[in-house]
Amino acid sequence: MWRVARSAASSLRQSRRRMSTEIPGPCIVHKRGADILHDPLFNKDTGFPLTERDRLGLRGLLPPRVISFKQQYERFMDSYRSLERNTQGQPDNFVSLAKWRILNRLHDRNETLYYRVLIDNIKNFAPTIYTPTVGLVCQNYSGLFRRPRGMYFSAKDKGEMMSMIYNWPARQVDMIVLTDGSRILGLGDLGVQGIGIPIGKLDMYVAAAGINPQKILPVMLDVGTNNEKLLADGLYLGLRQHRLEGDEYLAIVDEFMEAVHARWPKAIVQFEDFQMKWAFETLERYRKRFCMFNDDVQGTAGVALAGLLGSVRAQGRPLTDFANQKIVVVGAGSAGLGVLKMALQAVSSMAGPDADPQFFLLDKDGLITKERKCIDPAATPFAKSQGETKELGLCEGSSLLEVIRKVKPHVLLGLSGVGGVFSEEILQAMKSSDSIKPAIFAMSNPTSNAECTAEEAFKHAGENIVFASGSPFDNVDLGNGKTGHVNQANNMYLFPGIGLGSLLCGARIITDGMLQAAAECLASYITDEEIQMGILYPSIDSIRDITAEVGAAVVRAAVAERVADGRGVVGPKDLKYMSKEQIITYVKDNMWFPVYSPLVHKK
Ligand SMILES: NC(=O)C1=CN([C@@H]2O[C@H](COP(=O)(O)OP(=O)(O)OC[C@H]3O[C@@H](n4cnc5c(N)ncnc54)[C@H](O)[C@@H]3O)[C@@H](O)[C@H]2O)C=CC1
Ligand SMILES: CC(=O)C(=O)O
Ligand SMILES: [Mg+2]
Repeated sequence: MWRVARSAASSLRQSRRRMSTEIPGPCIVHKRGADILHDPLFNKDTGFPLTERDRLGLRGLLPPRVISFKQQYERFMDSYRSLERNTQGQPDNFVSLAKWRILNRLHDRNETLYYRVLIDNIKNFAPTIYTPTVGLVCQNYSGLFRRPRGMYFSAKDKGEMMSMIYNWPARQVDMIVLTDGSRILGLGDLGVQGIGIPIGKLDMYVAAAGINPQKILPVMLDVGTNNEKLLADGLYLGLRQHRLEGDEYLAIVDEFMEAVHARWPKAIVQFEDFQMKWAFETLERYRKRFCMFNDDVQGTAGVALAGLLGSVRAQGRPLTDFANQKIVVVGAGSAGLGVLKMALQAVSSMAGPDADPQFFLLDKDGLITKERKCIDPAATPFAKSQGETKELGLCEGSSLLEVIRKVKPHVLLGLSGVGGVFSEEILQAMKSSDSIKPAIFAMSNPTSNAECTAEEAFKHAGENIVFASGSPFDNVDLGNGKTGHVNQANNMYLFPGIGLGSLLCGARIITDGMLQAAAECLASYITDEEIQMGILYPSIDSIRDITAEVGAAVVRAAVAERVADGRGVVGPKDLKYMSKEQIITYVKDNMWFPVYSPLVHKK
């Protein structure tokens, strides 16, 4: 035991020693001259020092003056601010796309500078590179397309993927976000245009989790689209055929997963924005074989659970009271069912086998009961029995308004993908909730698909609520110096830590225990004073710190469940004997940070 503890501590000391010199470690490049200037991973624009220009054959390819990183940074921020000024008064979508374009141009040219401005201004830039603007970008992808990013595997590539995967130029890939474009945010089937989502999610991985951008890979699995408007669009860039179904579809996903695993056996694959039937099926199919998770089912569940636990605290109740909360979930899709499944696990662990969770699930046809014909198997555990509904004066298909009036829930949580479903009448009905502080979660994205706006929630449900939305809204001025705090209940608080923790402990699979540890870590982040102010989640400004802690919690859970193989010099036994603080340090020391590293050319 002693030997192992010492070796872990010594590898930590070594990484700290590296950090303390403040000279960034070298970065090996396999190219020279103009090829470097055209590679955003290595390009420093006018920032290449003269000695490096000599070493890499860059002399004469740049204007002679060397501009520092700080000057480049300030110049970009000045341009951004002047764009903000110049677009004042223009339509929202125009401004959003203009902001996305200026950031995207930097992303395409100089990733080091791009990620530095992103990290430093994450609260300001997240709404552009992530929800809501990423949705608009996906909708307009064909028109915005200038150059590819990531990889595209299509139904036409069947039988070729094992070799195609070697077309990706990076030697190592750690983190993959994969979509088939079938349910992009609440915008439906966007086919190949959905690639914007893996790109945005991986931007968050770099910014929040410090995954090296050289080791990320956004992937689009293009199996066709059922979006007739796109199929009829001459400029649509994806396969112009309807989606593959059944075994044909699964054969494509299987082949992709095998190909990834063959080239990068330790890469983690995050499934993102798959329509419900495939979200659940692929999760069950792969979760015991590969290190993968479904963010919409599992990441969302953890973030929602952390918020739900916070809303119990906001009522001044002990956490164990979660078992008695009446929760109405609107939307029985991959996200809504994922939330209820995790909430059920939490209630069972608090109240034991006699737990009697009071969850009510609705979809587009109203309250789901056991009388429902063709009920999805994943929804069955949450369908109400005839006895339960009768007692409350409800029935199969009861409307949301009826359910709220009869149940008087503590929490109303929307994952329906439909904007405005929490109407004025429904929000007003929440005023007679049995909770002294009702919670309203309008979690659907992007902003136009939120079940209600923040302002509507505070206006119609009263000032005494706690409120969270999936996309950002400004805090609401309630008058008399009072503010209605708006939380962002978005899986961005967890997926970077789940991926990072799994990577750094060399997890073979991602277990429920690891996901629960991530959720508990997030839930414990908020102080009682913050909870009293209606704050359920920390500020996105601290997302890197949160992610380090979530990552460490995931590592510890993986070690406890013996699914961690270790990584590099840090073996599973090293991880086992590290203290909680040592694991947090280990995680932080392994987070990439954007600085200009000296480039060293190797053939
Ligand atoms: N805040 C966050 O972190 C996350 C938010 N989401 C959002 O959740 C939404 C849903 O995602 P999924 O569950 O994957 O979609 P899904 O398509 O699998 O499920 C949507 C569900 O909503 C129901 N629904 C549709 N119209 C309704 C209505 N008028 N009233 C009640 N229910 C209605 C449908 O019947 C279906 O059960 C999307 O907008 C997505 O952006 C998803 C994941 C994470
Ligand atoms: C946030 C997210 O993953 C979604 O809306 O699908
Ligand atoms: Mg998603």
